[in-house]
Amino acid sequence: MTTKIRIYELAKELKVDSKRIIEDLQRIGVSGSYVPSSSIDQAIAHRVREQYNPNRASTANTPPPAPKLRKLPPGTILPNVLSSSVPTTEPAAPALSQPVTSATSVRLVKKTPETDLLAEKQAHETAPTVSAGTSSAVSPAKAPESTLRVVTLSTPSVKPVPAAETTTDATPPATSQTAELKATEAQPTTSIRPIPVPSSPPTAQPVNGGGTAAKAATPVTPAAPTQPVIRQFTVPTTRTPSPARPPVVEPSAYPQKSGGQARPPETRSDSREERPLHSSLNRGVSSVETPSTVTRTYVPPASPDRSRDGRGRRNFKEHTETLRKREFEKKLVRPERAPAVVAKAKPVFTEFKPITVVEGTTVKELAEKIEVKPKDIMAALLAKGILATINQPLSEEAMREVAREFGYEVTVRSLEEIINDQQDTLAIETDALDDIEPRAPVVAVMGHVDHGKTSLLDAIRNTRVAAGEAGGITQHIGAYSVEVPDPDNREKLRRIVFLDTPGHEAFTMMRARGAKGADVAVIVVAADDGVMPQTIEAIDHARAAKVPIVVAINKIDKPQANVERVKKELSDIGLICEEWGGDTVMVEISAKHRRNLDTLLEMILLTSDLLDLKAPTKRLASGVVLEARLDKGRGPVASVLVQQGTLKVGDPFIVGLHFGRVRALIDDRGRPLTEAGPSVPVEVLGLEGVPKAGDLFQVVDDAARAQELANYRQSKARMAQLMSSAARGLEDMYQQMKSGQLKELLVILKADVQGSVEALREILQKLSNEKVSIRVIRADVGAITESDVMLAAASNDMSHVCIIIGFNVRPAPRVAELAKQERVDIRLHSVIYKVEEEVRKAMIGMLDPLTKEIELGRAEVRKVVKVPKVGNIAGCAVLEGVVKRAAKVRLVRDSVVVYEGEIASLRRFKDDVSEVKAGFECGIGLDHFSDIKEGDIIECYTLEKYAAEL
Ligand SMILES: Nc1nc2c(ncn2[C@@H]2O[C@H](COP(=O)(O)OP(=O)(O)OP(=O)(O)O)[C@@H](O)[C@H]2O)c(=O)[nH]1
Repeated sequence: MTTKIRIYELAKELKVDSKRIIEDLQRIGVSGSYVPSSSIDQAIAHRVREQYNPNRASTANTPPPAPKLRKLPPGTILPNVLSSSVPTTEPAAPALSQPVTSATSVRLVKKTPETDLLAEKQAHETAPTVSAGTSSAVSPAKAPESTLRVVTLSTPSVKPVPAAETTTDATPPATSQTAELKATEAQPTTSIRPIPVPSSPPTAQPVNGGGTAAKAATPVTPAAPTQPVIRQFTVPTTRTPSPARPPVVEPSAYPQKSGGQARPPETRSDSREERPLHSSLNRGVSSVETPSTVTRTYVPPASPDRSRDGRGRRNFKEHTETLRKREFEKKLVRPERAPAVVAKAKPVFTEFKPITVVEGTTVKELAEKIEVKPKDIMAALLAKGILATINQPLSEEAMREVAREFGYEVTVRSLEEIINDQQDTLAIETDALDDIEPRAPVVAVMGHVDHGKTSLLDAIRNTRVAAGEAGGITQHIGAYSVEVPDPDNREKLRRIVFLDTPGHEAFTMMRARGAKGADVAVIVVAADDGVMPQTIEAIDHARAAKVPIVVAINKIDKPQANVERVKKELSDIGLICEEWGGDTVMVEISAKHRRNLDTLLEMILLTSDLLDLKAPTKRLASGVVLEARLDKGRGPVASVLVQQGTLKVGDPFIVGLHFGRVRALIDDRGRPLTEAGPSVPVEVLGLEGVPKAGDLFQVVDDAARAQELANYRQSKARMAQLMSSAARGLEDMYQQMKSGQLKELLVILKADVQGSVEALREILQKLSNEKVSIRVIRADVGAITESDVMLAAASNDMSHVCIIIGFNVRPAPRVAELAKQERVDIRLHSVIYKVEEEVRKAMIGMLDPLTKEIELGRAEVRKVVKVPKVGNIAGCAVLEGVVKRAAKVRLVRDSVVVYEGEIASLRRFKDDVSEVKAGFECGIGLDHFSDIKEGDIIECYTLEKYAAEL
């Protein structure tokens, strides 16, 4: 027995600072100068112990033995008081005791007086017996942490699991233990499995790197009360020997060294090597557990000391090993599980069920229509990047796309169309076809400037008003009605409606908005002037709208009048009068002198009779807006030509972007009406906004729906305005062809010479195929005019695209601007085959990147200066923008392109300059071109390429 003890050991034992022990020694009168490593006699130590635990010290009566580990006889297992909750096991079986005795080394790392005595007693009385039952000797309640034991057992019969070190001294390594282990190898039948003991608590960390399990002589400082000791151990609950176990299947339990085998802990020489062991012990609990054992795991709290001891590395290793282990287990053990969320296979539709929906259909309505849940529609929309609420109206495109995903082909129609269809169906179902009644023809008067259109309209109105409807004050509402005797029955009066908007604006505008405003076109040609450009334009319009033509050869009272010449000119453009074997009605009149007006009216009636004009009267009224304005006193006012049904006061309606309810109806004589039937022009009050001329007017039965739709249209129009959509034309021709919308490409051809016109016309007509036909609706020599643009705009609709092809001709700036406004595509070329190529490519959707011309400026040639050896230089005034030396130029003479190329020189006075701005004069020399004349326009531009959007 050791008679001395070091102060720090005593301090550890008593869980106080060494300093405190030194103070205690002084207090009890032990003189001397002490340091923590100083040794004191056990007797003195006992006195000190008494200070802290007088009872225990007195119980011991004599100075207790040094708190050193004491080796017990081999095979002895001490009851572990920590395992107090372990059920009491059976009494030790003799069969078990013997192997254990030799096979297991037991190390007591701490003892207290009580447990020491108990252990000693057991060691002597039941030395060869392993009995866990002794654990019951100390109840859990009586098992304070001071009774803690660290028991390390090793056996070579199983995979050696090293005990974690709790001792501190650098005592000799486990040579003795190794020897013991070697000895025990001869008896591998031990029934006691090694008790894996995790690393010691932080408080028991070795000072100098730790030692081995064989440091039996080193006392262990008990764990601080607040920091429970980490212990993981297995207590045998029966004496049945554990079946021979293969080495623990723990691929990651030990780091595989070069030899591929885990090193047993006993051979460890440094603390670093115990780290994997430590982690393996923690993880390996399940692997050492048998049905006859109880395994306990105690997870240590975090300790600052641990981090100093390479905790980070250990954690990292543990982490990676844990991951590897999981992967391993997953592969070995876990069955393949189906993913939690199985993506639904998207059905592939080969056939699509056709459905028709009204514009502005909401998500909810569409869902009902295609019998799916609104949330499915919303999800499908979301997948396309469209976030929509259940009551949100959907765009046509979105509806089409989303419906296709559910196997439907959607046709979106306007409310007006839908109502019209419904009314047709209703009429058939209710045998209301008898309600269809003859209606008055609507006539548009068109012709060249000053040929007498206004005079004719006035003459007819005044004549007829004076003749039959005295008292009425004519109002200008865009159209008026006259009563004329029926050619078949002079007693009977029939009505004719004249659109009285000058020129063919109304006609054009209505067509541009998809409304067929007139039934008959009256082309006025002055007999003294003959066929003029606008005459031809007017005829083109009428033809494009497939409206029958009646020619009024006016001013026959004039001496210069030459009717025959006019007829000849008309026949040249395809209008042949009846006397000459044709089918065009021509009436010689004098608007000024009101000659032959009745004949003209009669001819109009006869022509319209051929059309058999009829309209239903008993249905929701619809019509077209002739004019609209904001009246100061009455608010928005629209002049509407009723085309079907009977419009009544109080009817709710939608017109273009606006909703309304008829507040009052006023006719062209200013008289209030309660209702207006087909072919009656009437002024309507009660709108919420000002519509556009040409807008369709439709009475609805569901005012709320119409209101909603008007709101939707307004927001859509705002959006469209913001988006400033590209011009309709060749660029989207292919798309329209693909979608089956486009049936015909209409072309207005303008060229510098007749030869080019004919050549191009022939080429284009040959390009027609079964998918899309090409029809040249106008082919003429001369510049591109406003009239061309308006004709193109009016001809653009769902099934037609109308483009203007200019060959060596240019549009005037205001014409170009108008084309932009009306979204008319103008294509300019100077090489014939390029025209063909472009149209063909557009037809197969192969348009190359387009070249966009960016206009920089315009200069007018004021003087031509001849410079020897150089040629002609144009003395110019820059009218607008800027002329740049590096830009391209075009010389235009009378709207015909004379030259296209580059600037050879640009000078101000005698200086070469890079650019000249508007308001300044300059000299421009054109590259290899001298045919410059005063009055020529030099257009300066650059070319920018952009991809065609197909
Ligand atoms: N001698 C004669 N002059 C006529 C006749 N009809 C019209 N005029 C005259 O021709 C001129 C032009 O007549 P308008 O009715 O203004 O011609 P327009 O086609 O309406 O002209 P814009 O509105 O400018 O397009 C007027 O001075 C008329 O008086 C006619 O039958 N005989």
